[in-house]
Amino acid sequence: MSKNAVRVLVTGAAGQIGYALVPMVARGAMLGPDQPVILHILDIEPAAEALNGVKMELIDAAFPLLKDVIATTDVVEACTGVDIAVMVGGFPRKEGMERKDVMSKNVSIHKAQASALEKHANTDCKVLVVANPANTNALILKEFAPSIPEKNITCLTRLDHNRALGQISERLDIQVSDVKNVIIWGNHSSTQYPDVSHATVTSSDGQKPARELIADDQWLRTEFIKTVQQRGADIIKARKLSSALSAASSACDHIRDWVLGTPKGTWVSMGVYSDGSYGIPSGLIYSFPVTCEKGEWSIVQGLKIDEFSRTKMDATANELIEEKSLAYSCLN
Ligand SMILES: NC(=O)c1ccc[n+]([C@@H]2O[C@H](COP(=O)([O-])OP(=O)(O)OC[C@H]3O[C@@H](n4cnc5c(N)ncnc54)[C@H](O)[C@@H]3O)[C@@H](O)[C@H]2O)c1
Ligand SMILES: O=C(O)C[C@H](O)C(=O)O
Repeated sequence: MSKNAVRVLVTGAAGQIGYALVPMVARGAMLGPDQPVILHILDIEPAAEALNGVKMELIDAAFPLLKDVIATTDVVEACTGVDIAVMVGGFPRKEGMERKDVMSKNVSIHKAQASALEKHANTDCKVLVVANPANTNALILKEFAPSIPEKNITCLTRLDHNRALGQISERLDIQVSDVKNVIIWGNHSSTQYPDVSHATVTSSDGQKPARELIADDQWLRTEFIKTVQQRGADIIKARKLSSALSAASSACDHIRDWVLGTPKGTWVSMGVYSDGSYGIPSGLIYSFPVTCEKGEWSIVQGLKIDEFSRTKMDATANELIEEKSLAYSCLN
């Protein structure tokens, strides 16, 4: 017997990421090849015609798993009955801007959409915030939707995690699928800390620490970190648009692992509400290493943190504290 369809909301669906993301969801890249889906796609009135064009293309692609498409500019209709909400709607930064420069427009959107989700989404709806500044938008969404369990509100740092895997595989000239357990700590911003201290590489002689194989701590502590931190800006410079296919693909990875579980022995990075683990203040949405099972994430505990890592983890936490107060000042 076929499964019941899962309702997936994508906000900002007429935009760059939305256009890349919705066919991935409809093909099963997010929830699996045997999971039917109903897409709820939301955008604002000026983009209504383009949104309808996206709906037309979804119909034309005849995806077997896609059971219906609800395309709307009404946030209540968009949120009604959804099981998964991917919040992409907002404004991207342009060349030369930091992600927090789009704060005032984007936090207001998340405040407004929080109540619609709280009132109309399914009670166990899982929320992934993609729009920037992603951690702080997710925090605002959480604070203005107090009845949504805090465990259900997350933000995307999987793109940074995947970027870190990609950089290591390029450096060692190996398959990216042979690298695992990098960590992105903190903010999806230029203060994030991509950490390879616990990453491993699978080879014909078993698993080895990535750090040992790279054998260049200087590179790992400087160029590697900077490349991952600045990758979003470098893509904007090259494309004159922010990353879209990699962001969409990483959003699918994030939800897939959250819902279906992380492979044994593997963790991923997710922006989640801090419970004070690793001395990170609670009250922030901070990226941690997590494993997922039965639809729940848990922060990986007990990793050894050296002094270099500690300083970097605290610096990105401090930026999130500043962003939080900036966000509230924008909402007043
Ligand atoms: N977290 C990440 O890893 C990551 C990666 C890439 C991009 N981003 C962010 O994702 C966001 C979207 O990027 P994009 O390239 O798709 O931008 P885009 O401008 O192409 O698309 C954004 C869409 O959101 C719509 N929108 C604006 N306000 C809305 C609202 N109130 N409700 C619903 N829709 C609304 C716009 O009309 C537009 O169609 C940006 O904030 C970008 O910075 C985050
Ligand atoms: O960097 C940006 O502004 C877009 C996105 O957050 C990214 O990391 O590619």
